[in-house]
Amino acid sequence: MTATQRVTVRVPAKVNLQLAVGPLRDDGYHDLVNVFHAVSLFDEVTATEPGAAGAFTVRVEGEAASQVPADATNLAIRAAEALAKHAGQIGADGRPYAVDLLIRKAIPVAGGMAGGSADAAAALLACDALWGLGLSREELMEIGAGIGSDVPFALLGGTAVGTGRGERLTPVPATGAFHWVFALADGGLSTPRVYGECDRIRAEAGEEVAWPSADEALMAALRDGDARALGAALANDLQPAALALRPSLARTLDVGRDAGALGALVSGSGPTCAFLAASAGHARELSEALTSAGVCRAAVTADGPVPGAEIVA
Ligand SMILES: C[C@@](CO)(OP(=O)(O)O)[C@H](O)COP(=O)(O)OP(=O)(O)OC[C@H]1O[C@@H](n2ccc(N)nc2=O)[C@H](O)[C@@H]1O
Ligand SMILES: Nc1ncnc2c1ncn2[C@@H]1O[C@H](COP(=O)(O)OP(=O)(O)O)[C@@H](O)[C@H]1O
Repeated sequence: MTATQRVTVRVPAKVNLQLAVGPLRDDGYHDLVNVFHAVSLFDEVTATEPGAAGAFTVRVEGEAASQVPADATNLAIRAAEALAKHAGQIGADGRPYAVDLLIRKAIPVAGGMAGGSADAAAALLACDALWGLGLSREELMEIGAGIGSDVPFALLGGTAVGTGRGERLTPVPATGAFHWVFALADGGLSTPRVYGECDRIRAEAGEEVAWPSADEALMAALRDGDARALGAALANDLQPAALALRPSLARTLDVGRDAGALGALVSGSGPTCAFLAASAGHARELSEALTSAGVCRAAVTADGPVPGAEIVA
């Protein structure tokens, strides 16, 4: 297999159409039914041969670049290092695997849209090509699951149900395109903190935590391409926790609902809020309503489902 010198991968953000959170496991994770849906809001990751042998470096560009670590804790670097380890650290040319990564960030940081996981997935695909490894997407997904629960989905894309921590994926048949608006918030929410708050709220309520299961009405809505039914079925068990930590999101959701959204929910661990629209034009109207009400930093429109990480150059 021939290696290339520069590879660019485009990778989508996700929204969770259903996030059913089961009991807390002994390993600190929760068993989930996580219905992922990839949307047309993309980061780009370019992998290049670095100057220094054996080095793993990263640079981040974009409005939110200062919120992303540019060191070994960056999820894209962690993914590249995990791939190098999997491949035995030394390439066919006798030199240790190394890479310089450039992330062009458009997915909100700590926004509940899995931007860090997306960059990790993109880094796996880009380094696989740069180093000429030729691993299958399934092998990359398995390595990705060791970096974060949401990484495998960023490689798969489309619409899929995640079980376990969210890393065991089954594609869901979906018809047509859905039109979304995302209300971006100032600042992020920490995923572990939101899960912790969810546990706290449940313990306080003395709630018996049910084993999570996929919502049949949601699956039928996806199969039929029925946006109205999908809007009614959207559900996120982390939403009460995200609202407790960021009470202002309740008003953001209300403004979108009042403006006629078919469905409104916090995306994953938040604080991004997602609104389902009836058409692309309706999405633009919703976006304007959210912006003019001053309930978000910015509102962006996107469509789903879209494919997972793809090499574009
Ligand atoms: C909530 C979700 C919904 O898709 O994503 P975001 O909305 O944050 O993007 C995911 O479950 C986040 O997945 P990801 O961000 O990959 O999490 P990981 O790095 O695997 O785990 C970070 C921390 O989140 C908590 N965690 C994560 C997954 C899970 N099934 N149960 C958990 O309790 C644990 O505290 C864990 O230490
Ligand atoms: N490449 C990356 N992009 C974004 N965040 C990253 C990245 N690498 C590490 N992080 C860290 O991961 C945290 C969660 O990021 P992100 O994946 O954007 O959020 P979420 O889990 O809410 O979807 C950030 O606060 C940041 O410190």
